[in-house]
Amino acid sequence: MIPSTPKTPGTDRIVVVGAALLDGGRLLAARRSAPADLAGRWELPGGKVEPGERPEDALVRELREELGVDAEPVERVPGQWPLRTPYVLQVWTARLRPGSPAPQPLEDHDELRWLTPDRIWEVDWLDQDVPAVREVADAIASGA
Ligand SMILES: Nc1nc2c([nH]c(=O)n2[C@H]2C[C@H](O)[C@@H](COP(=O)(O)OP(=O)(O)OP(=O)(O)O)O2)c(=O)[nH]1
Repeated sequence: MIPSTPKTPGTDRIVVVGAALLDGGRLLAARRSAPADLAGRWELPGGKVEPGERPEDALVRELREELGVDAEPVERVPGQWPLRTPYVLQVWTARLRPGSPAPQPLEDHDELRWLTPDRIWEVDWLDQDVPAVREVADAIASGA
């Protein structure tokens, strides 16, 4: 039997993957419809990585479930941002595969918007997403 690893309180974290879905230099922002404390605020679509799942696979799965698209991760945006304990946000740039349906707000969102770089700050991002979106904006500016 494998001895169980002692757990240090506060070290368990669950990764939430967020997609910086890019198309023609525009970034997709999604407005949450639930839960009440997040509803109306904008985020990067995505969700929780399941046990044993690779973050990139979680990203593709979540984008299919939430937006109905066929997407592929491109690269990790450097950094990791704390959300409500025990969640941390990791972000990948992503793109639609050829032939993918256009994104639709199927689950968790009630509006989607493609933002040109000059409009990225026109939506009310979740407070905890702002540092991540700043990194994404830098990545777009440097040619992502
Ligand atoms: N997807 C996503 N979730 C975020 C962001 N910022 C942020 O605080 N969150 C929070 C909201 C939720 O508490 C958690 C992710 O939950 P979720 O509801 O999107 O994930 P999920 O689809 O796997 O959820 P579930 O209903 O299966 O539990 O992280 C973000 O930019 N994208």
